[in-house]
Parts: sequence; C-alpha cells; structure tokens
Amino acid sequence: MAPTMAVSSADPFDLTDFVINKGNGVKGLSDLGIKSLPSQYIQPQEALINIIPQQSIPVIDMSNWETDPKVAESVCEAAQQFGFFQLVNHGVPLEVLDGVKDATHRFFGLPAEEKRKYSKELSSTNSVRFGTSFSPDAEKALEWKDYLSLFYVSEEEAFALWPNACRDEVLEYMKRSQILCRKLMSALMENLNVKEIDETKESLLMGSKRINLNYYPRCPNPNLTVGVGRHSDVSSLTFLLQDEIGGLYVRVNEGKGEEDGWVHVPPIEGSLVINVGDALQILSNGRYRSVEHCVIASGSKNRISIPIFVNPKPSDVIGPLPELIAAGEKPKYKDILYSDYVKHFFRKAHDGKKTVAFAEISS
Ligand SMILES: CC(C)(COP(=O)(O)OP(=O)(O)OC[C@H]1O[C@@H](n2cnc3c(N)ncnc32)[C@H](O)[C@@H]1OP(=O)(O)O)[C@@H](O)C(=O)NCCC(=O)NCCSC(=O)/C=C/c1ccc(O)cc1
Ligand SMILES: O=C(O)CCC(=O)C(=O)O
Ligand SMILES: [Fe+2]
Repeated sequence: MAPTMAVSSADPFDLTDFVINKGNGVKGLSDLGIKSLPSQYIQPQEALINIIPQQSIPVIDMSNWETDPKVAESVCEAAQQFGFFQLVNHGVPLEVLDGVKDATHRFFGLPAEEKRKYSKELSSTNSVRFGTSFSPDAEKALEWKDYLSLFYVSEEEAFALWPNACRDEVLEYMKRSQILCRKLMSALMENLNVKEIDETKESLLMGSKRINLNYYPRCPNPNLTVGVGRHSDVSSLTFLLQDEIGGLYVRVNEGKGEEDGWVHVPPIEGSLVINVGDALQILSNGRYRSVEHCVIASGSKNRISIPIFVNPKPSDVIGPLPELIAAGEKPKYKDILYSDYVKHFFRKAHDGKKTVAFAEISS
C-alpha cells in the first residue's frame, strides 16, 4: 500500500488504531507523507480564529530587574491586561533551553513502540504520559499534537520513571527556571499587597509542577485543524519555551470594545513566554487574567513547544486569597479542591475559558 493512500476514505486504514493505540501519533501520520487532512482532524468553523495582524503581547527585558522597579511593574501590568508576555534576559541560560529542545526532538524521534510504553494504557505511573490530541475520548475533532506529560514528584522518581531520552535536560530546565518563577511570583504577590510567600502560599502558587513536551508535526492542511484548541491553562503560571517555527495565538480585547481577535506570539530566540493560568486568576480574585490561546500547526515544518505548568498542589483548596477579601473585595470564586478543578479540565475537550465557570460564584 502506498503511504499517501493510507488514509483515503476508500481503504480500511484504522486511523484511531494507528495514531492512538499503536502510539504512532500525528507524527506517524505526518511521516507517512499524507497529502490531505484526515476527516477526524477537521475542526468545526467556530474553532478557527480571526487573526489581528497589528497587535502583540508585551516583551519585557529583565536585565534590570534588581535595580529598576519598573520591570516588575511591567510584569504585573502585563499579567493584568493581557495575561501573557514574553521575557528576555530572564536568567535561564540559552544552553539549557537548547538542551531541552534537543531532548524533545530526541524523545519524539524514538520508534512508536518505545513511546507507546508511556501511554495511559501501558505507563507504569500516572506521572508519565505519552499521548496525542488533548482528550481523544471527549473530542468531536482531534487536535494535531502529540505530547509527553511529566508530573514532577521528586528527582528520585524522575530518575526511576522518566524517559532516558529527555530526563536529564528536562530536569535541568525545571531546576534552572525556579529562580525566575520565584521572582515573578513575589512581584505578582507584592502588587496585590501580599507581602510574604509563606508555606501555605508557596504551596498554592507553586506547590506542584507538570512539564509537557509538545510535538506538532508538519500538517497537510493546517487551516482546517488546530494544534491545540482554544483554552486557558489551569496552572498558576505557565513558562512556555517555543522553537523558531511560530503558531501560538493569544486572544486579545475580549469584552474591551475593540476588535476581539487573536494575535501571534512571534518566536524570539532565548525568550520565554509567560502566561497566567486559571489558578492564579482564581487566587487573585480576577486581578490577573488567564487568557485563551491556541496553536495552529505549520504546513511545512515540525514544531515543538515545552510548557512548564506551575500549579497549586492537587490537595490544595484554592479560592481568592484572604488578603484580598480582608481588603474588602467581594469574592468572585468559591473555594475548590485543585485536583477536582484539574479533573474537570481534562475530562472535556478544549472549550475556551469555560473551565473557570466551575469555580465562579454565580451572582
Ligand atoms: C487530577 C489529576 C489531573 C488526575 O489524577 P487522577 O484522578 O489520578 O486520574 P488520571 O491521572 O487517570 O487522570 C484523570 C483524567 O485526566 C486525564 N489526564 C491526566 N493527565 C493528563 C494530561 N497530562 N494530559 C491530558 N489528559 C490528562 C486522564 O486522561 C484522565 O481522563 P479520563 O480517564 O478520561 O477521566 C492529577 O494528575 C493531578 O492532580 N495532577 C496535578 C495537577 C496538575 O497536573 N495540574 C495540571 C496543570 S497542567 C495544565 O495547566 C495543562 C494545561 C494543558 C493545556 C492544554 C493542553 O493541550 C494540555 C495541557
Ligand atoms: O505550543 C504552544 O505554543 C502552546 C501550548 C499550550 O498552550 C499548552 O500546552 O497548554
Ligand atoms: Fe496552554
């Protein structure tokens, strides 16, 4: 059978079996050289986006973080206005970023049978999961993405369970981004008049971490599908490393009276994209905004991205911080168990910002 014929409607090729069960992923489909998008990936019209070319999200240079308070102010401003910004001169060395990107290519370059060992069905642990799309059982149309998701429990566990092909570089990247994470969280809290990150707040803001290695192979018709559908992250903050291909779009101007649409986040070598997630929106009682974003795959190149999701601990109860309520703010969100929130997110297809309704106090 010629590879280009593999997914024509006339033949018995079982796409779900090939992509999901056999662990070939969309990378396997793309590697077959298919010339048109299989119908399972065709997204409904409303999933496709209106792109605004002139606007962008802020780019913040952190060189003078220690000496110039305006840098921290720009971070807080961006987290309030856009929920998204890019950082340059953030202190995480370029070699570390390049190392984790190389490691990501190495992992996805493994044979399907190797990667499949980390699938939901075969993985010996819930902390390591290789998969494709987002939530294939719940989705009407699949997403053009494969991923490896690693929940960080401890260095020992990572040594024992994470794939050799990427483990060391991923751990190094997580370790080296920690100082940056602390700096940003302290500034964001100070701006809310939360003076100290004590043990409880440390847990709520950064008590657990998950890192995803995302692979978006070249797509035969990128305009009919999505790499990742529109969603907001459930994290407190996300630190996203993207390669030079591009394709991440962020929603701007929602409800602001200006043209509602999506702007591209252009790759900048050595930069990190930071975004506010739902947990920080809830903790800050809506002052910091988790904003919808999505990914369009490339028609000519394979793209990777590597988000670190910095989260509350699964066992934490999240709700508006007591300092904000004590200062007279009316709570917009109820207290909820973070793991319930995350489960709710993973059980449905991507659906924009609807996850947050799970925590809203209805007025
Ligand atoms: C509550 C969790 C998520 C589930 O634990 P569990 O109850 O032991 O159950 P499972 O591990 O079997 O997973 C429950 C469901 O979530 C799904 N899931 C479990 N991790 C995953 C997984 N990384 N990927 C995609 N399905 C998953 C999983 O497939 C399963 O679906 P289902 O069997 O249909 O109910 C637990 O892992 C937990 O508390 N984790 C710590 C907190 C945590 O990971 N927070 C997530 C921050 S991650 C984040 O912001 C992600 C954003 C994101 C944005 C866009 C994306 O495309 C992908 C990710
Ligand atoms: O690939 C990207 O640029 C973004 C991915 C993303 O939004 C996610 O994994 O949550
Ligand atoms: Fe995201």
